[in-house]
Amino acid sequence: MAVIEVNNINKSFGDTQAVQDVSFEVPKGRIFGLLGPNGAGKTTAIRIINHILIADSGSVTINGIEVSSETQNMIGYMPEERGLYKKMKVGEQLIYLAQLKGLSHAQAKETTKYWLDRFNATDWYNKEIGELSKGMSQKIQFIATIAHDPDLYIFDEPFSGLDPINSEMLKEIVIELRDEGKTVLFSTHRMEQVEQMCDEICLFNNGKAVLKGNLRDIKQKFGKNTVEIEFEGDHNFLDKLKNVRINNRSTGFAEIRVLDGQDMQNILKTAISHAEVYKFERVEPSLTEIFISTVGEDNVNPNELA
Ligand SMILES: Nc1ncnc2c1ncn2[C@@H]1O[C@H](COP(=O)(O)OP(=O)(O)OP(=O)(O)O)[C@@H](O)[C@H]1O
Repeated sequence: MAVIEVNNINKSFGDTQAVQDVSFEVPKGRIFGLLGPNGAGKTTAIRIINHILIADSGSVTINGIEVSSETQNMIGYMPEERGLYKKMKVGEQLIYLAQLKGLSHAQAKETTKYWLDRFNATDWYNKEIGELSKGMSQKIQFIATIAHDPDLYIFDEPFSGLDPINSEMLKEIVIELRDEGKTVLFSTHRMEQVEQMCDEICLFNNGKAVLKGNLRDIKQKFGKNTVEIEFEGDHNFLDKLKNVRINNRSTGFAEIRVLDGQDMQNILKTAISHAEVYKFERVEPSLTEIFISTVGEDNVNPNELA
């Protein structure tokens, strides 16, 4: 049985249909990524799973139980809007929140100290939350979510506001939780985080689940129709290529999706005639490419997909 089962849920706010007939399953012991641009419906779906919002129709179960205040206690949930008491001290607050989740004072203190240490934040124990930067208070919120050691975690945009070092630290901890057998669902619009972490994904666009399943299977299904090229010299040849789509493009690098009728050898010939090519490799498409192929270029604001 899947840990979370979402069956044909719908949710509207006035004329906006935020979630439309969405279904997906989150298997036990996996990291599941809810992915999609701003406004795609991820937070609405997460709030329904956490019983903060009620779906207009459809159903959601956690470990086979229809969502309710009872299932809320099974989840370590980090909402998008972070809610910590600004005047309270970090240590005091983490201990208080862990006790609310059922830990004894001694257990709460022990786990608080352990996690502050893991996040290199032991010195913050006596600081007020209001004194912390956005990224720092985000880490405290994360600790508050995981400290009572539930089996299921739901994080809404956990990486927003974190610098690369702290993102990496968080990523390692999420993977560690999965390796301990916990189930993790998180939302993001950052494709590379999903590529690096997720076992399963569900892609949202305009309130609909447009692609879902095991990430490896999805990538294999899309085939190795993509070329990664590294070169030195004039990059203008990239604009001359026909029947391709260039997704990631930076100085001396491009990811080129080969569309119907284009031959990879032609791309290589064109590249060599304009630049010094160091690497030309056929690869599986990136998630950005998969997303664009699935929803169509017209439906994507590239600035919303990192
Ligand atoms: N309480 C609300 N009242 C009215 N409209 C809402 C409400 N919550 C969400 N919406 C609308 O529903 C749609 C989906 O929003 P949602 O927050 O679920 O998207 P999201 O994928 O989480 O986006 P983001 O990545 O920006 O957080 C948007 O059009 C949003 O404006």
